[in-house]
Amino acid sequence: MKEFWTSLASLMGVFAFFQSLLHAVFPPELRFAAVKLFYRLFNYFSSYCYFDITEIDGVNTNELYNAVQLYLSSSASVAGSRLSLTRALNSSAFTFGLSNNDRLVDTFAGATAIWEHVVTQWQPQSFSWRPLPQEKRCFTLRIKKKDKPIVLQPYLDHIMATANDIRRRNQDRLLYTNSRGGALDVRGHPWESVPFKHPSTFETLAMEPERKEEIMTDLRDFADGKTFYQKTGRAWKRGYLLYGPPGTGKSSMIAAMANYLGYDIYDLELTEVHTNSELRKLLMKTTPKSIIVIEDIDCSINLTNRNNGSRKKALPSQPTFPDRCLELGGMAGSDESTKSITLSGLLNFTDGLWSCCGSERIFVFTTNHIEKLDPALVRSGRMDMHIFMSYCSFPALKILLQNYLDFVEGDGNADEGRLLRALEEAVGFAQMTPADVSEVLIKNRRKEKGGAMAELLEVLRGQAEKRKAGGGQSNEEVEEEEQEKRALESPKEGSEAGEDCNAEVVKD
Ligand SMILES: Nc1ncnc2c1ncn2[C@@H]1O[C@H](COP(=O)(O)OP(=O)(O)OP(=O)(O)O)[C@@H](O)[C@H]1O
Ligand SMILES: [Mg+2]
Repeated sequence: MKEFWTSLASLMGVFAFFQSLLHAVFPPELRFAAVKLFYRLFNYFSSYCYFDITEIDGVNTNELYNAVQLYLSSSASVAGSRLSLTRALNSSAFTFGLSNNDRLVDTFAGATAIWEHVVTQWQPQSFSWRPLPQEKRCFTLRIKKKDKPIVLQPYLDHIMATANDIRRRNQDRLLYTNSRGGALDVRGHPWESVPFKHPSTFETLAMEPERKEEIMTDLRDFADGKTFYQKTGRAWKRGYLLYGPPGTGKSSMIAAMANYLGYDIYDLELTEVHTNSELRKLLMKTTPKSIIVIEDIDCSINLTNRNNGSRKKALPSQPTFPDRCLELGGMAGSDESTKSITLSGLLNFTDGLWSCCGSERIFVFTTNHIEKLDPALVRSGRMDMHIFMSYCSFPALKILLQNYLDFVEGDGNADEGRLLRALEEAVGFAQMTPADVSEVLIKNRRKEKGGAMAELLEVLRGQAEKRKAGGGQSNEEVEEEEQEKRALESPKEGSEAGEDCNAEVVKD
């Protein structure tokens, strides 16, 4: 054994001697040319081709590197190797990866791919504001030359798709907000994100089971519809308009949609966006598999009025085709539209060419007053599905009873059965929102089921009586209450939002 180490040491010594001799005798240009020639000869005779996937591409992070790292972590053969363990920010799972300078064999479509993770020390040559890593990492992929034309592209696509899938499974949902308007942060992102932990699901959502099923099927069809959208030449996106009185579950429905599909949410605060180009920038920085939400669209901004100015300027002698004109107004880039956000800007955002950058995106608008929206925004085809969220119905009530009291129809005693029938009669007349019903149930959740149901029955009957006597809240009262609520939620914008809410929709 000792002899082996002695001969190895002397061999390395000889190698080092020849290397330094080479360095001393030959100029660097010649050495470089010799190495290049050697590689050419090697490549010519080798039956393999090699691809380096570096961690940093120039000064940007190479997406493919991260994807390969994730992909290899899911590979079955990784189990035998030495593994590195990571847990990403906001992630609830651990991922395994190849350790430095380790290798792994993968197979795809009958071809063998050999991956090596190469890490070398590195001093960045160029100046960068961002601190750059001191190590240069890269994955080297080795595949047979004959496999390259058929296998390489599909293999890389497969890696990207698998990595995205793993990322979504591991990562908790993210909720993005544009609280800085369209301004970019140091990394060039206009969105800020926090982990999205809303517990609302379609199981807990109180609404008629058939309608729920219809929406879930629609969402599933959309998510699985890549080939359909490609075949039909449509942009892979879908729009939902949720409307109904406050407290009927519009926001809860959005959370349920995100949790059902595993999508992130971009909560677009329109009042923070100042120009159409800012809006476009925001859209460009959203990721696929996400839901872009504009809540209370009628109150966010007075789109119709703003747009009218630009429309007149851009198209003075056009015939009146309202929708078309609105879009052209924005596209023409008139003074008004470049300075402020317009309805045309918003329509281009959801519907125009820009809406297709990226794919698999859902747009959701919510409003309490569908009648106040500009017809261009609600015309058929613009928003694919209009969903009315109504007052608490009996099927919805049963879901709330199950959520809050663990009461299941048919499982209770005779008294509870009678109470349920009485609740069925009262709930239709009472016109209470699921939010109000939930409040009553939360207050009484410590009581035994029968007691809590009796309390709810009393409240429902009281509300029904009020309505019968004409003492129920009129629409104006509901609206007043709603405006007060909004003013409390955002004192600074309260008055402005209120004005917009009351503004008459200006039509041609
Ligand atoms: N359909 C529903 N199913 C289950 N819970 C609901 C439903 N509607 C309302 N709630 C309860 O009431 C609360 C308020 O509901 P949510 O914020 O979803 O209403 P909204 O329609 O978005 O109201 P707003 O128009 O004021 O924004 C939720 O936290 C939820 O607990
Ligand atoms: Mg809401």
